[in-house]
Amino acid sequence: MHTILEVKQLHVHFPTSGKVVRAVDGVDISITQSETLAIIGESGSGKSVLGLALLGLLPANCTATGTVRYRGADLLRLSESELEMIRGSKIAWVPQNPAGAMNPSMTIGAQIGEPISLHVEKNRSIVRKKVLELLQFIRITPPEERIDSYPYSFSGGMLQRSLVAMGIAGLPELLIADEPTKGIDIMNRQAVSSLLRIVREKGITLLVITHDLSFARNLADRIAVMYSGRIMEIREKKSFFKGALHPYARGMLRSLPENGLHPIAGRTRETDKYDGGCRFRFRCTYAGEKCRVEPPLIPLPDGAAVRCWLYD
Ligand SMILES: Nc1ncnc2c1ncn2[C@@H]1O[C@H](COP(=O)(O)OP(=O)(O)OP(=O)(O)O)[C@@H](O)[C@H]1O
Ligand code: NI
Repeated sequence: MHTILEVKQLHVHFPTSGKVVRAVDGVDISITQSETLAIIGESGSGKSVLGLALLGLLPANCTATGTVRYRGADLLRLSESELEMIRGSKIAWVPQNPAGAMNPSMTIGAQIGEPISLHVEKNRSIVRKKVLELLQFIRITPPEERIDSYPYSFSGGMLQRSLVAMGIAGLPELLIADEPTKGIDIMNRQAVSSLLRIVREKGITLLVITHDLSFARNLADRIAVMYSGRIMEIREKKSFFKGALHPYARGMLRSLPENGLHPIAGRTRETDKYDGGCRFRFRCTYAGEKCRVEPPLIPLPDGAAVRCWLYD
């Protein structure tokens, strides 16, 4: 199995008035071909910003350092036109917020067809045929009637599935989906979940950013837990759900309904107040003197790792 994308010491900071938001603050992560990696973590932990960095879509008001290596190139250092060659065709994106992500004045068919005509096939009737197949694939039927509809006539779940279709239309190697189950009902969540499972069976590598632990459990091979701009734990899915190691990750599992809905006490400190110690220690029941120094990501067997002195 080989690594298709490798992130090293990625920092993405937003200098705002009076402080610096350290959205991503030293992330190292590798994505292996054909795997499904889920990034979980609370709101504001830097998941979406990390996803955007992997697509070279970071906003202009940030400073980014480190490397994001893909096929010998560093995505942080490519020109916009070089990035456009990769985006959609090699690395595609299913954005958060389906309603806002679609163009309201373009038909669904035209929007799903765009990555195909850009990256796969120019012939218009072949593109249309491929769009019809994709609509069938995402169970928006009958495709012939739906292809020329506008987004307003679609439900949230249908829009979300259409975004997945747009993401895979250009036949990417890696698909990054940001909160693909947010704001949709359980039926649609299951539909998105089985859709992504079929996408994975096509050999597409998946990076799923999610709050939804049961969705991650359903779909992922590996779980990476982010907290305050850092990866705290990265494990095989099965061993993670059998017993998370990092106190924050354990807290996340305890806060699930099936484990009694115990919330994690306290709240995240603002990242500009970072003092060099473990970022979770203010909320951690195990915190001691040693935690004034931040632990490294400590490697464990089988490619797992945890950032906590308990496992040193
Ligand atoms: N364009 C921006 N300008 C300034 N700060 C930003 C910008 N984008 C993100 N941030 C900040 O970076 C931090 C990480 O944001 P990010 O969206 O990555 O979190 P997240 O883990 O995806 O959260 P959520 O689960 O709510 O989507 C937040 O503090 C956010 O306010
Ligand atoms: Ni996000």
